[in-house]
Amino acid sequence: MTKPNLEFALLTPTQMSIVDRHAARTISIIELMENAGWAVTQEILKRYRPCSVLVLCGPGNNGGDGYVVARLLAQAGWAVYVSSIANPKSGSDADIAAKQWTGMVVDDPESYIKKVGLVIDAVFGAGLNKDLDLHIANLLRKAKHVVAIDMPSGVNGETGQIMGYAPHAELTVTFFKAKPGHYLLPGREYRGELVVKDIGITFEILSQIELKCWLNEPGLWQIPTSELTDYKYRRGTVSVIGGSQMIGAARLSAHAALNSGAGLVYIFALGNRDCYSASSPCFIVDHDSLETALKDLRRKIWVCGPGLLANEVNEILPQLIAANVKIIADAGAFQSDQYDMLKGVSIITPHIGEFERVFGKIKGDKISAARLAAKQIGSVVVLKGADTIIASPDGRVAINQHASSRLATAGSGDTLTGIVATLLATGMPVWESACAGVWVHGEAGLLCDHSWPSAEILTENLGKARDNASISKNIVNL
Ligand SMILES: NC(=O)C1=CN([C@@H]2O[C@H](COP(=O)(O)OP(=O)(O)OC[C@H]3O[C@@H](n4cnc5c(N)ncnc54)[C@H](OP(=O)(O)O)[C@@H]3O)[C@@H](O)[C@H]2O)[C@@H](O)CC1
Ligand SMILES: [K+]
Repeated sequence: MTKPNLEFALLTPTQMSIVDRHAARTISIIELMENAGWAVTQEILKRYRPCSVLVLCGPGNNGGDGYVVARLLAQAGWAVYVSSIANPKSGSDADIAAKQWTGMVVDDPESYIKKVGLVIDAVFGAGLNKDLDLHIANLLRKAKHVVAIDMPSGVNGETGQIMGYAPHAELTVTFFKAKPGHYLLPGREYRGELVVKDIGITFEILSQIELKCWLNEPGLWQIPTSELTDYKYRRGTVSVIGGSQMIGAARLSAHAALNSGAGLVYIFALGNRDCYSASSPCFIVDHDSLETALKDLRRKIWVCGPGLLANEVNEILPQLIAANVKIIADAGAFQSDQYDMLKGVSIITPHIGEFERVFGKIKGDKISAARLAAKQIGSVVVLKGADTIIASPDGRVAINQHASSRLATAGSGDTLTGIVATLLATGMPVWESACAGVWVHGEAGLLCDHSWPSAEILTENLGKARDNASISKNIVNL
């Protein structure tokens, strides 16, 4: 495994508590809490005009941060009310912070929550461990403008699931590193603008943690750029199996491969060869047998599934697997609940429905399900959706936010297989190819000048999208 990328690493709440413990050797929790409160206050001051504020403080350190914010906003001249949803344990760091708050503590937050201009949600953060009580949920429900500390209370930081209820925050300020729950749906929809603040924890501490989860952005992987000495074989060769009846899907996949930079694109047609030949002068449509095609050592990357019937997959996929080529399996390859038949492929790209058809209903969270599936078949799993997850059999996971509803159109998945195949054909490692392909796919959608591109239009943007993936370094919060 290559050196883990620190920039885009996401930490689960459990990993964050390990970070806290290590950090506590050089900086006290009370100091971190002060820094956290200060960071939140700065972000509020940047965005809001002075107004009345109700700070809802829970019993843990999230509540502790809330007491600090209350004190600093009051010092800035704001009218601040605090409600202690539950008192901190006596002598705890949160208790120390609470004692430094000398302003108004209200016993009836219900009568303030609708009147104030802003509500600070400091009820629960990383320590949320059960569903929110009804009375807390009903209180938070009444808040109009909410700034959440670390996480909107009720959003599970690891899974993005809502535990009973969570408020829709306008702004969430988190510390050191973002958490998976900030990017996974539905949590992402609750956190509003996300700001990650440095509170004095050094990056070296990350060496104490086995990083497993990242935000999918350029820099997590690197796509080869064009070279003066490029030639078609170096750009990469992609072969697509073309179905005998549904010929559009394989063509879209092949077009996507070409337009994202493949040097050569073959279609091995199971029928309708002339239609495939006529669809682009750039495609090479096989005339020989599959056995002959597989003997060509340059043809190591195959797309199998778009537009294929179950019997076609059953016939072809085992031959590809036996030939030891790299396979991207999609669509038609997900018609059975026998995941064993996928063992030996490099990457699968199912949407949730296809995933559940093969691996069964997702019981827990999507990350765990995708990780388990990747392990079961020994392949990278791209679980497609508005928060696509790319899971490797070795446990690495990337969460993609670089996408939009522009990708929600028939044939869009076929284009993804073509992009990923091209990147794999450049020699990029498997998980990185899948991650980069997902990002480039999202970028192709975002490059459209309207919201409703067809899959064909998406393929036209792929060259530019790939260029942007090579130059883009910054995280984009969509
Ligand atoms: N990361 C950093 O570097 C720093 C992090 N900081 C901050 O610390 C926060 C994490 O603090 P934390 O561990 O004390 O957890 P927190 O979320 O405050 O709550 C735990 C308490 O809530 C309770 N409880 C939980 N769920 C409940 C429910 N549904 N309903 C009722 N009760 C529930 C739970 O009860 P228990 O299970 O113990 O009975 C426990 O008492 C983090 O989010 C960040 O804001 C900074 O201060 C410093 C630097
Ligand atoms: K919170």
